[in-house]
Amino acid sequence: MTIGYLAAPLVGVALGALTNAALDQQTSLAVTLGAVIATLLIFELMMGHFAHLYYFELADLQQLELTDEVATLAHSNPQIDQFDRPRFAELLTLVTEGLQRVRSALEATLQLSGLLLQVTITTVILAMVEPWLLLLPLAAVPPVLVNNRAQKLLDAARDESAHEIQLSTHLVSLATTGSSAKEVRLFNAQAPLIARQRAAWSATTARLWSVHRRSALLRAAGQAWFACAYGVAVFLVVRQAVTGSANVGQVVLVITLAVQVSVQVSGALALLGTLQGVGRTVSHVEELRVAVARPARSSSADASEAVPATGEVPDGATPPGAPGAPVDGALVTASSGTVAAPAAGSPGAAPASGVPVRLTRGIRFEDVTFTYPDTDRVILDGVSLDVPAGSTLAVVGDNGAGKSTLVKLLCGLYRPTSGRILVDGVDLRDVDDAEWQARTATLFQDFARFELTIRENVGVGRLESLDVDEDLWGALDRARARSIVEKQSGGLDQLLGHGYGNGVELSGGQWQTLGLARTLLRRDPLLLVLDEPAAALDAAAEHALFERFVATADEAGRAGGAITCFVSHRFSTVRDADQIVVLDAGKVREHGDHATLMARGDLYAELFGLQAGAYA
Ligand SMILES: Nc1ncnc2c1ncn2[C@@H]1O[C@H](COP(=O)(O)OP(=O)(O)OP(=O)(O)O)[C@@H](O)[C@H]1O
Repeated sequence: MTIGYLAAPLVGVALGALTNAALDQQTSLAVTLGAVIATLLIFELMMGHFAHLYYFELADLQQLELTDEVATLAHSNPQIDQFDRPRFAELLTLVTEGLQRVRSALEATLQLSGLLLQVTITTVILAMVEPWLLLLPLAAVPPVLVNNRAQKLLDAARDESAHEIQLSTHLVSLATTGSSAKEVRLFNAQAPLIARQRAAWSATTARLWSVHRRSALLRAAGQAWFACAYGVAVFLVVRQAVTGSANVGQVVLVITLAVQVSVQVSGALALLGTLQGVGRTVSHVEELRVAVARPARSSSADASEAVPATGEVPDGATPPGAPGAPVDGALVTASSGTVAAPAAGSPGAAPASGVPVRLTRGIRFEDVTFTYPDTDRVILDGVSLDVPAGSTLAVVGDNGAGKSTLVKLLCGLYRPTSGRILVDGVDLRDVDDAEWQARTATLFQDFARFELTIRENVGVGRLESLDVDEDLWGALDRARARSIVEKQSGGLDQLLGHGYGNGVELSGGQWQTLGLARTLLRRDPLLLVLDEPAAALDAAAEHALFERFVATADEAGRAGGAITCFVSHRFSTVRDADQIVVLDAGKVREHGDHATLMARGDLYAELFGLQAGAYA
């Protein structure tokens, strides 16, 4: 690069000397200088090409690094509340959009350094002809300032457009992806979708166009100023030539080099603009870093303090020996061989992470209230519950009653706004989130469809088992998903989904069954959650799925005192649960087992009667 950049000003010097040699009729010198100029120009071009190889390599490394960082930042917190904050989503859009620009950061930095070197050499050569020409690069200061201003205008406009860019991207994905194709086609929604996308995009481009125009005017004014300074420089040297103190070669030299300074300055300005754009993206990444940075856990409660040494059983906890109570020290290895309580000094003793080896008392909600970030609607309102170790909990209630929210809090994906959730007497806030989440096995209503291989789809449940076929088949058997896999020509390595490549598409229920296998791959869970499986299943399939889940949950309950939580609209599914909680607008309306709730004759009994009637 350095050779390439030095070649340009040397060409100016050689041209000046060539002119003088030609005028003095020194043919052989002129020919030699011509050859030197040709060599220098070849060098300049060649070196640029070689430099590109390295720019490409560096840009790749740079982009990989940043993409990794953004993906890591998006999931750096155990909680997921940042995804509910509009600014976070906006930042992710801006950063993703800016990643392509960051590719050019190193190239721009190196090129800018090369140009600065070139400007310095050129200025020194010019000053040797006319000392006043030392000031020529200074004339570039106003264009740099104006350029800076123009770039700021552009950046602000891009930031303001983030919302429309998000909308537009969402609409493009609605109009072009298979998952929404059915409804788009049947509701004949393609034209309105495209019109909406066009409107969102036009709003962005209209704003950006007017700002681009203003910044182009500013940049042109800066360049015009520099052109004037360049005119003055040429005038100074021509005047010297007229008065006889400069020769023709020097005039040629100055004109060549002054043109180069002009090109160098405009090149440097463009590179500065690029770097400012990159800087903007980097500052967005920095904002993301700050957004996800959390204060360290407030206190690391000594969990052993919270567990009564006397073996006293707190309210609501299942006494030892009661149905569902853990078998002390038991290491239950079921035929499937996957559920086993890890060995520990004393059963249930919590290590430093605050997560007990096995649950002995259970989970307790103490006056839990919850409001989603940046909203003011109370979703859970003063929920108090005792869920003994080894028991099953069913949560029922109307749409929007807060059932899934309660489950998300239980998994540590959100923190209660007030109140506490205690796991064996330890506040979930004081428990190591990652450790707790590693001991939860969940199948959510909106489970993920990983368009990867079946192996990866299931293996995500326990990464250590990703390459252990025996473990994967075990989980698939427990989820009764073996036949889904055996039908595929690629077996465990069959690619799923139509997102890319030549994957096969599954039915909603089949995707869910694989999701269940993923859940059942987990070992030693303390909390098993099945959230609203009915979405993709008929009543019989839901019941079967419930039974498969219960079988694993029973093993986990016996082995580690695990708690199983079901969320369902189907009352027939939940009637066998040890405890049923009826949520009504975020409050616990009633709770107890099926018989108790039926005897009360309140909402549960009414809804159960309605559903039973409908099925009859
Ligand atoms: N990420 C979120 N940000 C803001 N509000 C949310 C969020 N998720 C859910 N809500 C709101 O919280 C309320 C309760 O939602 P939740 O999903 O817990 O209900 P649910 O009882 O599981 O309903 P359903 O039976 O329909 O699944 C809803 O009114 C919903 O609008």
